[in-house]
Amino acid sequence: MPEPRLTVVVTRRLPEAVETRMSELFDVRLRPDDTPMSREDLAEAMQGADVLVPTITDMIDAPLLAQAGERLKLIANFGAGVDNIDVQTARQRGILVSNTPGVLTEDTADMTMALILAVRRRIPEGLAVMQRGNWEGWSPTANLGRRVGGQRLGILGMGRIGQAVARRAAAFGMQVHYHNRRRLRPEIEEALGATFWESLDQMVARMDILSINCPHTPSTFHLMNARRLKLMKPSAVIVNTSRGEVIDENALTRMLRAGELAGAGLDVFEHGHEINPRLGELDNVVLLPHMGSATLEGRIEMGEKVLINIKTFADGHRPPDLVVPSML
Ligand SMILES: O=C(O)C(=O)[C@@H](O)[C@H](O)[C@H](O)CO
Repeated sequence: MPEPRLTVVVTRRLPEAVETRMSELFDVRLRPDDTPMSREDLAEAMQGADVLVPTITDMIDAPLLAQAGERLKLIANFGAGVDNIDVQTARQRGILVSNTPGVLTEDTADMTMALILAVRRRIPEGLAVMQRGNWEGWSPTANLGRRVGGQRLGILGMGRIGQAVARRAAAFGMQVHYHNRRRLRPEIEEALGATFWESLDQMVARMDILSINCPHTPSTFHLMNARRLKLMKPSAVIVNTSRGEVIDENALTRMLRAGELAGAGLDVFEHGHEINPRLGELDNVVLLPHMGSATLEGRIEMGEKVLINIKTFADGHRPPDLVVPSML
């Protein structure tokens, strides 16, 4: 008697190739369209599923986990960051959690560099002039940005993505500095040409560009609070392709409006897609709709990682990308 296929509930529409492959292997429940699930939908889904595949738009917290059905044994997150899941509570309820690290590293690092260049070289302002159709031709002093080569880049969070940013920044001739929970091994630090700062305050105060590349955890919430933002040089810019909750967005907005910072490039926001409207009014602020890993290749590879995590679990083994609370 063949094993009954696992019931896998996917909360958002994924790249077609991924959905097709998943449907060949499991009893997959897909959304009729790509609208996010409501809390009620999620609670219902977690009743009948063996495996749930959520994304960043699904908050899988303790009250929701408390309502989960007996069958739910794996939450295979479509994403590297798992701050949308209460991993500790899930594990206490015997529910494993996996994620999709690595496959989005280079794409997210590319977007980090794109934001640094967009802010420093004022690309959106140039785009706006051309889109308005009122370019009056070249001028020696128009649209002057600031050079990135030779600038001090401070990377907050030197995991996979932080290191990928460091490699790119070095190629752009930037001086690479970093702060991290743990210092990198000397040979890696040397290979990246990166300078470690024990004190985040001291690093923040000396950088020309600060890039946020650490995960959002209880200990990194508002790591860039109002006091620490005030330490930054007025000529400095901040970019964020990790999680908005790492920065006190209201404090940042106040400083940008007061001209106490030279600019910001934000792909993520403190309150999901509810963004402080005052941010969008500023020319020196580049805002993107969480596109860090938004490449077809990257999203298909994220889907393939979800598949492998579920398949390995279905075969009775530990998913390769298992998230354990101590990692967070
Ligand atoms: O992986 C992450 O942590 C991300 O932020 C993005 O790459 C994902 O697209 C998003 O999380 C989807 O769940």
